[in-house]
Amino acid sequence: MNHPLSKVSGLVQGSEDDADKSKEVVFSRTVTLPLIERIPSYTTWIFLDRYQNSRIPWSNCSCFNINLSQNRNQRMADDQSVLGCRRIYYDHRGSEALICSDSEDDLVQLEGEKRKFSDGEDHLIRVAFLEYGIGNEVVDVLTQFVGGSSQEIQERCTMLMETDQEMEKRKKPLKEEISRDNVYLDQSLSAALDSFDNLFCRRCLVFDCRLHGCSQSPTCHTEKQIGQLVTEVDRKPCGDQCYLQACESTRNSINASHKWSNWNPLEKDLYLKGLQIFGRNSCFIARNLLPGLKTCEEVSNYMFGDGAVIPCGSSAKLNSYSNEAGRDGMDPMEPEMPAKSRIRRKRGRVRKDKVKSSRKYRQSLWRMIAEGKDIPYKQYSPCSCQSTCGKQCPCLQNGICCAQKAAKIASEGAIVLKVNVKANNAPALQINVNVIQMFAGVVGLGIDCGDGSLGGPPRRGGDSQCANMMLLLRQHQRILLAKSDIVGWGAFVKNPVNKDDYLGEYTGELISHEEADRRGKIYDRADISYLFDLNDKYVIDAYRKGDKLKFANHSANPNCYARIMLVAGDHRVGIYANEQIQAGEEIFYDYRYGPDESPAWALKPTISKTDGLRGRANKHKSR
Ligand SMILES: C[S@@+](CC[C@H](N)C(=O)[O-])C[C@H]1O[C@@H](n2cnc3c(N)ncnc32)[C@H](O)[C@@H]1O
Repeated sequence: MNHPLSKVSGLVQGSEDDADKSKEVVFSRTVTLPLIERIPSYTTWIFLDRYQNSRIPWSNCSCFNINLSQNRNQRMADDQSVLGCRRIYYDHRGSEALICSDSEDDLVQLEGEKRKFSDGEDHLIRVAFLEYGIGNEVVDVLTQFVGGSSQEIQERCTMLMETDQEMEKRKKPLKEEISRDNVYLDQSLSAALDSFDNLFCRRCLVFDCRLHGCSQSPTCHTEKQIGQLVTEVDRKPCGDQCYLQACESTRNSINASHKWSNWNPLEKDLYLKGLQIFGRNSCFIARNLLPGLKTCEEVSNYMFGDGAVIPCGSSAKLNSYSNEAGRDGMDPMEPEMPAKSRIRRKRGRVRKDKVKSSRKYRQSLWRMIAEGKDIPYKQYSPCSCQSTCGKQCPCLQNGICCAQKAAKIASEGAIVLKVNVKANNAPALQINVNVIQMFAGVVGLGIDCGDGSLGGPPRRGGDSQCANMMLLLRQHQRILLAKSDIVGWGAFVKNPVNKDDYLGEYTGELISHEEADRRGKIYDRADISYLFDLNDKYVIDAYRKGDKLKFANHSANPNCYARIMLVAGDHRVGIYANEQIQAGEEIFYDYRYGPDESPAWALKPTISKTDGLRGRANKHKSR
């Protein structure tokens, strides 16, 4: 008996001898099982059809903290049984615990880091505490949703409550002046739009956007543009109450200060908003922004009285707009940080050597050499130009032609059709201009949509369509996933494709460079990385979430190439064919590692087992 598997036993059949019947006969045959190569180890991943902003660092993520789940960790921290926080991760390859920080210095720095709260998180904390009070359970729930320790949440809440009380005290005298009948009129426009401002994504037009997060800076319009807007001439009266009906002399005799005092803060703000949108057109302003609140005549009187000369600064919102205008180039995804935390960040950047070493295995197109210059892709931030972008426009200066160019396309008529809101539905106003700009940008109303790709093809797809539209509309090729001919898993095209055809998008979690450095240390040890440098602010990490194209392998002689495109203001990575590719061929592109950042395998030519250089294994049957 050579092998237990080759032993077959049974009873002898058809024997006359009863004794023989009970005899066990043993047949023996050797079966050699073919040696099958182990399929590559594989982790599950979540499919994403576009990348997703991930603000939660692994260090706050319970699944990577083998110490304890976050909640338990919190409680232990609370009862002082855990001192400090040592970041320990689970290495799926070696099944061993790794300390993420390579040096004690790192640990000290991480421990010293203070949790930063975004406006949206503050909002959540405020609402929770106002509705449910400060109980341990509430704190626990908040730590799950917001992150951070319970102590941090409690501290933040106390701080928020104190600030709110302070604000309330300052507001009081003004509040007493105005009517209490209408909760909306009681507030300024900015206060009425508070949650809208915080939670609505102006790019994706959804609440609670997972890509851009909350607290985005609104697209702003500068004060000086108000004066340039349309004046009212040659118009017909809009109704009985139209100011055009009133005689000139009556209008001039109006006591402007009396009228001004009858305008409450929300009405004033709505008026100013109307001025921004329609110019000095009291008919439009009254009909669209102040229906039921002010007649056209009243608006006109106000306009020709004090209202017209009141600077935007009278409105907190508009004031903030003008401030925003000075923030061009800043990231709208990132809430304005207190000066303190910025300093802390800068200090973090001083540690360049370390950062570099942990970036060595990242695919990095963002530092792509375009026309001999080392130009990093800059995170896009919509400009504040109202009509066309002039020479000073930061978008043009950064080589980005933004959707703001389409602003003028949003003609008054179009806006009038769309804006028909009541005062208590004021949020709609805020989005109106942005929506139309977005729409104009998306449908490409005769404007250059500026795909923002640096240094090369393809700017246009078939039918003269902008290449970035393929990403926007997700017109990708069918991609198959199968064992690569080179290493691990690979991505393959199902159907033949032509040169410069768009294959699909490299998606994943959108993380900061700092977070990528932390994760990169772990990936580098395993020598497998799904990090893709997107721009000066963000890195895509496809390790846990992504598209099948995350499995495309590297080759110095590739049949595809990756290109960073600007799509509706976001950088996205498209993979395109470098040449004609046959159905079932594996996809390779150049990861473009920097000269001193390449892993050893990237320096060698990629030799396919079946097809020589680069690898051309057919995978027709694979899925
Ligand atoms: C984005 S993943 C590609 C998918 C990977 N093959 C898998 O099985 O998950 C990138 C990693 O694949 C490996 N890789 C990609 N191209 C390679 C090549 N030409 N030679 C060796 N390893 C390669 C490296 O470990 C790299 O960090």
